[in-house]
Amino acid sequence: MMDQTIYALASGAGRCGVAVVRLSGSQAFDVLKQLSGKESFKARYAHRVHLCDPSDGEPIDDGLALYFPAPHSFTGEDVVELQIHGGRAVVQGLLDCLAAMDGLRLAEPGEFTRRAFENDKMDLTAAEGLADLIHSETRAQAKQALRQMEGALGSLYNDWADRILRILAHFEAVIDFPDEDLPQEVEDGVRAQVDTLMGEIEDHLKDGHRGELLRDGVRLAIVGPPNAGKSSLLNHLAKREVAIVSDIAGTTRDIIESHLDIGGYPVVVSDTAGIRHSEDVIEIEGIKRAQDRAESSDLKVVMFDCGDWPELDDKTLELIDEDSLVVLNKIDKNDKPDISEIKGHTPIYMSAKSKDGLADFFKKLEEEVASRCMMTGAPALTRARHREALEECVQALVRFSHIDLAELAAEDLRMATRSLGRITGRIDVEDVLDIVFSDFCIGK
Ligand SMILES: Nc1nc2c(ncn2[C@@H]2O[C@H](COP(=O)(O)OP(=O)(O)OP(=O)(O)O)[C@@H](O)[C@H]2O)c(=O)[nH]1
Ligand SMILES: [K+]
Ligand SMILES: [Mg+2]
Repeated sequence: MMDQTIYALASGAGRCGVAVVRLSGSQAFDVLKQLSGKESFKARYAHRVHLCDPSDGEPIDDGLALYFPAPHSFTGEDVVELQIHGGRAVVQGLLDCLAAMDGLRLAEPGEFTRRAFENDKMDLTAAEGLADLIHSETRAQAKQALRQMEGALGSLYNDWADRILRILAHFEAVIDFPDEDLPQEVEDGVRAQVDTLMGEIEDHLKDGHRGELLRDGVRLAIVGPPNAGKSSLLNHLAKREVAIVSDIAGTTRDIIESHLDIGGYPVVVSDTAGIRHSEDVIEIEGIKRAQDRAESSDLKVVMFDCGDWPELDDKTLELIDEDSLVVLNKIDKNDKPDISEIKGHTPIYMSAKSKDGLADFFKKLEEEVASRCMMTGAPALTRARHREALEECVQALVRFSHIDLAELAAEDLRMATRSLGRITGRIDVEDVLDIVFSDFCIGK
């Protein structure tokens, strides 16, 4: 696989000003020479080229070519980048011409990055950061992904692995010289180091999933009785008429999802069916989905018509927990009731019609979203894959601290470093590679 030269359109599909086609592998430079009819190219320098199909001399385009000789390229192999005009026919013409050349083939999704990983250009966390950067939709997401791509997570995990390896070295010394007792202070020192390390990893794990929330989006559900104004609120949040609004109770039946950028943070908001007693099988199903979505969300907006006070719907009240914003809507047509708290929450008053209180609600919501996924000084865990491996690592360290026998203890330390090595791809990762690189698109 690796000795084949691959090519792909690296820029987005569809008509555009400039498109980039990239080649990587031992034949890349030869292909460039054939297409351009030029023999010499200065490395990492933009050259004006007239590209022609070498089989029949037909012109393809007038563009730019860059040559990155191995190993100083993205993949670590010889890489050629062709910048051509982004018309469909031009791009297809070049791709067809490349397809017809011997030994060349279209790259698999993520294959350029996979080669970069195989050639030690980046570790797995950096490759994942790159995938996230390409998929990022908000500023904060892009920032986190860039930080990860630049190695913030990788160096954190490598540093932990190196520290465990140093501790392991102490223990191997004991095993190799069983006659000499390890001085007590050395053993105490080692145990203290393991404790410190465990504390650091546990702090990293106990981050409230902020990195994962920022990567995947905070899930927000809007729930409440029919006609509370849930769909009206969704439309305000999305700044367009995503959901049907009407004065008929039970208008929304299915879940309506919308991907939003709230203050730079990604939020997946779900508008749901109004919760009430119903005999209609379809409405009953919708209400069940609403309740399930409320349960599985990171944050809920629990909304009532303030005119219903003090008879607020029981089933809706049941859904209020610490991750809830309690909203009393329709203050334009009702007297604002004076309520100090509802199940421990100070209610937010607003009108989805007159927009009174809407700005305050947005501000509060943004704070809640930001507090769940705000970036801190330390790089955050971004994937369940990392979390599982870190949990394994901590388990091994816990076993280590409860064992006396040096041989077994050393094995636990080895397992702890292996768990960390699986995250960065330092060791036995064949099985995770396909999963990691399946996240990519073709051309990356
Ligand atoms: N006066 C007033 N009317 C509102 C307000 N918010 C929504 N409405 C109206 O209340 C009715 C119901 O609004 P929706 O947004 O459809 O309510 P919903 O909670 O999605 O209702 P279901 O989907 O049936 O559960 C519509 O006629 C809205 O125009 C408000 O703040 N004040
Ligand atoms: K309605
Ligand atoms: Mg609705």
